[in-house]
Amino acid sequence: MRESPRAGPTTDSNDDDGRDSQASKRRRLGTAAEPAPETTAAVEGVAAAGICIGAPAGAQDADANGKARAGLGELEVEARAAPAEGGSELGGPGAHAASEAREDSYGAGPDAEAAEGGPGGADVEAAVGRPHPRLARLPRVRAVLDGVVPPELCAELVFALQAISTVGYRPHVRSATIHDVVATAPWLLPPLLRARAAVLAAVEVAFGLALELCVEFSGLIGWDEGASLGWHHDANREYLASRHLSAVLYLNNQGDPPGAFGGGDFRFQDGAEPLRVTPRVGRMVAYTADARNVHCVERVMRGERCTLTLWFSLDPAAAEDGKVPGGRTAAPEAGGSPGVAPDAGGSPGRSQGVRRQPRFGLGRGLPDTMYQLSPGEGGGDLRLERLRRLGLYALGWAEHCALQVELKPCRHPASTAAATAAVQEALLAAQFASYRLGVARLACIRQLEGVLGELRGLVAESMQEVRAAVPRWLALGSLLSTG
Ligand SMILES: O=C(O)CCC(=O)C(=O)O
Ligand SMILES: [Fe+2]
Repeated sequence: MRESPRAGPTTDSNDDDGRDSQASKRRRLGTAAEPAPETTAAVEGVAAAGICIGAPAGAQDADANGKARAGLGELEVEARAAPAEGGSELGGPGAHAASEAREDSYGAGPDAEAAEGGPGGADVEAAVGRPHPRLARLPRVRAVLDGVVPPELCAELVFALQAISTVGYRPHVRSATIHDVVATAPWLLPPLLRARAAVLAAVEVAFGLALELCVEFSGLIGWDEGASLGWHHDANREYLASRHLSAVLYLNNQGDPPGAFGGGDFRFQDGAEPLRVTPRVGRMVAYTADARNVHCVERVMRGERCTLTLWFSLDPAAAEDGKVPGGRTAAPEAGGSPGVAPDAGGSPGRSQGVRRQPRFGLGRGLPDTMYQLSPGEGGGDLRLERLRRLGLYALGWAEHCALQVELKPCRHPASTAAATAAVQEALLAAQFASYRLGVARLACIRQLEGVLGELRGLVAESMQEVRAAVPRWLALGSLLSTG
């Protein structure tokens, strides 16, 4: 069943592996409003980075790879979606991909959406993809900016993604929406809120929409080897109509350095340059979500491509922050049974609640199914994979436990269940420890950097004093020797 636009960001695909139903269980939680000073800092950061916004169409600025990264302007692109693979309609965290990308599918084929027809009939179809009136006459409909957030913050977000992501809305994609963060690891919210504020500020400046936008969706997305997204625009369904602008912030580099990934270029199908955006740390591509910006993501060939993906709306009612069902401290709704989360609110058909994991002081958690990798992705529990990626010693121990339970089930089913629950508890505890370790490590690095900076400052000051004093000492010396 189609969920309403309020129901969540991951309600889209009819992926044949059935994970759509898991994803659709996600609740719309919310976040605290981000502090204003950070927004200001972000705007300053954008200005300081000297990045190319507002360049006329055709004007370009070459980056280190010699690739154009400016070029903004209006364009008219007909939505030409490739036929959906396996009959699936959309992909992407926002229910927007027209098809699973295939090497041969870029830019070809009939409009799959139009061909499918929608519940709303011809009028709705005609409206889908049309720009919002406020955005119809923008001087530009896309922007690529560098330095939108500093690399350290990107690293923190990569860490958060690796620590808490659930299986994604399409194969080889993992995600952690802001609601997942609130529910499972609220201590990781601050970096996410900082980055969200910076991207919002950058988009508002780039499109001349200061204070007009609200964030409709924000989520960390991990694109593993094999992930891709076919040609689509981001508001290609009636229920996505409140998504007016899109922004993708790249959190790690494509290329050679360790930890980098291969492939995964973002491409616009047509229109103003640049048509290809190579992911770099802190680089953001932003564009109107309508059919003027048909785009795709090329297949990730190796490694893990990490993004912070956001949609913005001109309609304040669409704000993701408005969908907080009470936060992790909320009491269950009247009549709710233990272990059953209160209704996410907003949309019909969601009142039955979703079974949560037991609490270990980790927030209410998310359903186990959201961590179940499909057979095509190797199967198993994504939480184990995460621990591996985080490089924690706990991994060996946890894996060992899991293996024990799997290989030597106790005779009594209840004992097996208890053992499994104990392993899960241990995993969660290890996971919790991993967050804390990672966060503490980053905090230490930051503090050390701060101390180093101060020391440098002190040394520089002392040197200045010494330099200033030298002539006096010399003068004194000559006085003494002559006297
Ligand atoms: O990750 C990207 O570069 C773009 C993703 C995208 O198009 C989407 O999520 O709709
Ligand atoms: Fe997209």
